[in-house]
Amino acid sequence: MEDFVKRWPITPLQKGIMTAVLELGALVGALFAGYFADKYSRRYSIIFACIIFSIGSTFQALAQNLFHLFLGRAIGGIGVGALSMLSPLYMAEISPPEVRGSLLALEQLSIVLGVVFGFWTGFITRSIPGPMSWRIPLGVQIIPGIILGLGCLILPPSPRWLVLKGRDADALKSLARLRMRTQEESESDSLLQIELLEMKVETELIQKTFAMDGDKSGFKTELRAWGRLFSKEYRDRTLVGVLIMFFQQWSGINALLYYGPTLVQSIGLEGDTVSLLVSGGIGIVQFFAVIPAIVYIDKIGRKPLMRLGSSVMSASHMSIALLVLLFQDDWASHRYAAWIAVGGIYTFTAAYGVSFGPIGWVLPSEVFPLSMRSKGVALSTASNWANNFLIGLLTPVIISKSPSATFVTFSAACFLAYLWATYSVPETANVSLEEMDEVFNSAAGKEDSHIKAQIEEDLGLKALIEDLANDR
Ligand SMILES: O[C@H]1[C@H](O)[C@@H](O)[C@H](O)[C@@H](O)[C@H]1O
Repeated sequence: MEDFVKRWPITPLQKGIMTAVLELGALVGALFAGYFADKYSRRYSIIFACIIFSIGSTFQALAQNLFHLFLGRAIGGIGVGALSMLSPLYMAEISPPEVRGSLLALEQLSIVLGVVFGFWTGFITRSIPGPMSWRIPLGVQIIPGIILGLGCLILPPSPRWLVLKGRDADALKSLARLRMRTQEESESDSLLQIELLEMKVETELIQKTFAMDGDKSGFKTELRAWGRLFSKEYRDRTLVGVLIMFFQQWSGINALLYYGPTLVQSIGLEGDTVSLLVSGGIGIVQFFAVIPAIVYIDKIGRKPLMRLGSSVMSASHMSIALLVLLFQDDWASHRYAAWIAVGGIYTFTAAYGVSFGPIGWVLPSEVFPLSMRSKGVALSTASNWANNFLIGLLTPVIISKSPSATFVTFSAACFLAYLWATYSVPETANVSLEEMDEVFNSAAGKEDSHIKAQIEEDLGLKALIEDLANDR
């Protein structure tokens, strides 16, 4: 990296801006992608986002001046932000409810795999002489972008989006492909028919409710739809989506990832390699921690994982804060204390990696009903990027004032997360996306359940279920 530092000796402020432009770009990408996802399909929006991301990465890898780098990070950020809302949205819509949590947790697996690859690529190439030391790590990001974009061409479209567009026959085809049934089987398979009808009932219900709002297109309606996220019916779900991301970020995970080396120095460890190894290790611990989450998230549920995770996270931060407070003036004669603190960082990371890491990506995409989903996921993802941005901005300031206060702040946030997970979040494991209303006790409002029963009857869902019950 010597070449980079010599070529562009940037000030701390420029460094801050360089970090921030990606997150701000991502915030914009996350907020706007929902519109495209509803209008032009989930898959095409993913492909488009991959193209934007690749353009951004190309600018970065071939940068001839600092402006190219800033621009590349901002453009790439838009792609990253869009993808971070589009992927869980699409995945939630194609997954069967029994394994939806596990499949969505794969998002986290891929994110941390990216973190690990990113970190170690930079670590390995940093000693190559010349500009390749930084052009290579900036360039390799294009590879996963291209794989994702091309891969999307062979994936089936989201059946829920097709239902939203009134393309029921195509939705059945896509559902058949996803559930590995032939076209003939899909015509007679009652379970598949029920799944499709449930999607239709949900869409009709929402459309009936929206129809009461008057005109159907245009800027005003779009605004009104965003506003609906804060209405009585959806407020609880919006809060779940926004707060899970708030707590995910304020747990301090990115403070460790971005400022790991500085933090580790604050607990008395020295030398570039040691600190790089410690912060590089954080990615690896996250990677291994997400594996049990994938296995257990649907079996034991989201809530127990979040409660266990946040309590261990809070305790780990608190013990590091205490160690820092006790030994910060004389780490040299308390090396063991410094290593216990490093152990605390890893324990925190493991607890985060099995809970708020993956669940941050699971909850937002499953709590919203179909026609509010893209906006709900967009807002939750925007909360991720906005809080991520704040962490990047504020952590160095708090560290410079007091390293122990930094850990106390994150410990307090994790404790609040524990209370929130215990008292405010409903369990969503094994609930189909269509049954989520009942979990949130919202559209189950009397009038809505009446309309819903009527639609179920009109569309033949009731009869189909009765038939199925009689056959058994
Ligand atoms: O879930 C991810 C993951 O844990 C990453 O390591 C972190 O950088 C992201 O901000 C977060 O959203």
